[in-house]
Amino acid sequence: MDFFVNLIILLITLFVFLYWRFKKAHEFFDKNGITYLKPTFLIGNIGQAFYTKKTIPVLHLELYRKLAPNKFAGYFNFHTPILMVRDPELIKYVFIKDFDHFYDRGINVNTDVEPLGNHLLAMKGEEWKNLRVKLTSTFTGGKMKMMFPLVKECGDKLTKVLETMVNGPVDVKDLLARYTTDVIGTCAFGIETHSLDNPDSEFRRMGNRIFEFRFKALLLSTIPEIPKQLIKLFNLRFIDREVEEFLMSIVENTVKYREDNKVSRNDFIDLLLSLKHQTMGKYQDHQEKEDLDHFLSQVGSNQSKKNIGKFSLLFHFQNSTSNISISDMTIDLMAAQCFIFFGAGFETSSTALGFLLLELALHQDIQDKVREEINTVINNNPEGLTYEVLKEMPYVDMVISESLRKYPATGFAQRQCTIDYKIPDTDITIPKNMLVTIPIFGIHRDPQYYERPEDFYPEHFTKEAIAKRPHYTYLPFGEGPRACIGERFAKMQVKMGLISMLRDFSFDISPKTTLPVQYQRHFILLKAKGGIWLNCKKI
Ligand code: HEM
Repeated sequence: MDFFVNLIILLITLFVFLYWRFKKAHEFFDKNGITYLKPTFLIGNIGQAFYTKKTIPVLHLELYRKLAPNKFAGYFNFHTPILMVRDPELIKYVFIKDFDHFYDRGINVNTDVEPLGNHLLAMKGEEWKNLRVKLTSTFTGGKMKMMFPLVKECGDKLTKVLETMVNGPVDVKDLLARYTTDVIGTCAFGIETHSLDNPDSEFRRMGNRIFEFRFKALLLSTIPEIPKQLIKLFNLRFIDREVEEFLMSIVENTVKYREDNKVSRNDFIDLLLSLKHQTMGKYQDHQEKEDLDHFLSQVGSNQSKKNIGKFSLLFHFQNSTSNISISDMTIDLMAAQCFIFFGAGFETSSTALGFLLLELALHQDIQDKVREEINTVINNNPEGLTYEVLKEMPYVDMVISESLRKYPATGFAQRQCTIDYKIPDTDITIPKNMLVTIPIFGIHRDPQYYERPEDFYPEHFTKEAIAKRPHYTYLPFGEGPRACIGERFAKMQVKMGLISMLRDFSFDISPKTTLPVQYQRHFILLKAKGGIWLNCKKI
């Protein structure tokens, strides 16, 4: 009886609290004259993703359109107010110029409950900054080149598996997810996952579970104020326990095997092991400088180059000495990074590749042109397909960029403001801890920036078209110091997958594919509902 009375009191308290938060958030937007979308009580504007036919990236696309033409505007994720920044100039402030107030993402994971949650994507503040500098060194061009043979091996296997599927309809999204699972498995965990050989492999099952809708994860992301004690008591977690146990034991066993047998494979786990042996705090100056130089060059590689001098955060890195205070690279910390490389790496890359093949099947002329470039470049190189050769395919780069534009897997990027922040050129100050989103999908489909936003049009990425577009309007990997760390790796595996599929095979649309594309609901990323079915023929 007592239990039920307590439960009712708890529910009433929660309801009153949420109502109060909700009212307060409304008042904030009203008081500051910020345009915002009227939310539905409790579920706000995004909560609908869980019971309507829309997925989260698509809802962000719609929000972007509804909130036009404001440079920034408000909406609600359940009761939490969020500021969407729509204007490319302001986006530069969030991603780059005022990065030292926007370096967190606002993801709350209790790492006592789920140690795998202690990964780069969710980490905060100093801990993130220090680990990011160190991990950046695992994604340099040199390290990618070392991993290239492992990726190529998976590409060869993909070609072999396709041989067995010719003349029938193939769900290329599923096949490519099996390929990227094998790639990440071999590069991040140092093991063969056999996903290409076996569609029901353990790794595929675990991979699918990472992105499944989970009520506990929803609760955690909705109510960041849940006390740690309650999180522990109800075992609220983002990551499924079975996935956690599976990945944890794989990393533990691999590390033990490598250490006992002095085996090395030039993969992520080797690189993490070398950090473990150095221990972060005792990092050598020259090594630190090398990592930092790479980090700076990566940050400065795109649009942000000319802003480098303005980041105080980067000055902080530049001025930092070998006394960086960070915990050692423990097994838990290594496993958490492997988990995020796996989770962030396989689904996003197979999404880009799957949608690209769909578009190539719909546009046979583009497919032929891509194949011709691949064959010419490889045949003209006496060593065949090498890491360097991948960089000599400008048209392949254009079609990949166009696929990432039209179908950006994540749909939006998120930051949390770490101070009371005055929005440049306004009198409006947003409060500390406010969440800010950058609507990647919306910007990518905006006719202001792209001549033919709804078409697959690789000419969006000619040198002239890129030069004409404002900066911060092409953001599939985010931007600035907290952009995707795996961009280089992703592009390598996507290119390898494309080459392995197109050299000996041609693709056209199977009637099993739903057109126009419908997106799968109850899924965090963009995914074609029912798969992407193409007819595959041997050339
Ligand atoms: C086509 C494939 C990929 C896409 C579209 C993609 C996209 C993104 C985006 C949009 C972000 C957030 C950026 C921001 O907030 O500014 C991100 C972060 C991240 N991605 Fe990727 N990603 C891809 C592949 C990969 C791969 C292959 C890996 C690892 C092997 C990876 C690891 C990460 C990590 C660790 C972060 C968090 C970085 C940090 O907070 O410092 N991603 N990715």
